[in-house]
Amino acid sequence: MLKIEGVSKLFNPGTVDEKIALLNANLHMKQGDFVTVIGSNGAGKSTLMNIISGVMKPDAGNIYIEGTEVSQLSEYSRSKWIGRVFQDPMAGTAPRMTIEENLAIAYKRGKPRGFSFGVNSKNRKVFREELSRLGIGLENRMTAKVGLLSGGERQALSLLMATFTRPQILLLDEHTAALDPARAELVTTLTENIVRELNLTTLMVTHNMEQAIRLGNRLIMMDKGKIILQVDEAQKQGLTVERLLGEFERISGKKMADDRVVLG
Ligand SMILES: Nc1ncnc2c1ncn2[C@@H]1O[C@H](COP(=O)(O)OP(=O)(O)OP(=O)(O)O)[C@@H](O)[C@H]1O
Repeated sequence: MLKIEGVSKLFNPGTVDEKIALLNANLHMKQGDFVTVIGSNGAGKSTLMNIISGVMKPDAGNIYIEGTEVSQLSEYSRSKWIGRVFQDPMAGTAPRMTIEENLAIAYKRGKPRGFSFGVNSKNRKVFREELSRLGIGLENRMTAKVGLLSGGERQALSLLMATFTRPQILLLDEHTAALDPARAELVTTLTENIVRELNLTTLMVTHNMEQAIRLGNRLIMMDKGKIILQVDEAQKQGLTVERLLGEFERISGKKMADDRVVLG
């Protein structure tokens, strides 16, 4: 489904500011795989997401989505396959527009340029049905401005918008990190439900070690641009935060330096 082969990305090559963001990264994901991504500061987690979504092009290596090599395709061209939710609840939605107007924009994503969109009685019905799947009453507030929603409600809406056009791949970039624990838990549960219902191939960056172990069927650990450990479904059973941090130390020869790490 998603194949990353020998992908590298260097910033400011040949200068004193040279940074290896990704070094020969390899990752194969099957349809429906849910991989959590952990790692130290500057390990390359966001770069990996950016390279998959097309925000950045790799310097070397290939990315295949369902057999199509996409590494040189634009972010726009890949958007039919990929939905993404960011850490900042402000990032995925337009605050001055209403919930239904935001959904109308999401609805257009991946459709040909010039495809007409807007809010009409037909798509309003679809929007209401989709919103009610979240189970938090947003279907009764469709004309409310998104800027008035809580952070958790906005992230729930971002999640719905990211998956509205049924992408194959969902990228979650610390999407619960800015929320208080109760709202983070709500968005986590919604995420698990949507991923399962739509059988999405999902990559989730998190600084929460307990969450990284609990969610998904696989886990990868990154350091200095490399994927240093891949934990499969069987190995993930019975894994503990202590063992995970121990593995990091054993492989990288240092303690995990992550100023945002949450142990559980
Ligand atoms: N646009 C950029 N220009 C120069 N260097 C960059 C750029 N983006 C990332 N880097 C560098 O590439 C490396 C990987 O960064 P990246 O943001 O992918 O790490 P990360 O694992 O997401 O880190 P964190 O958990 O701290 O957010 C870091 O050394 C970072 O400073």
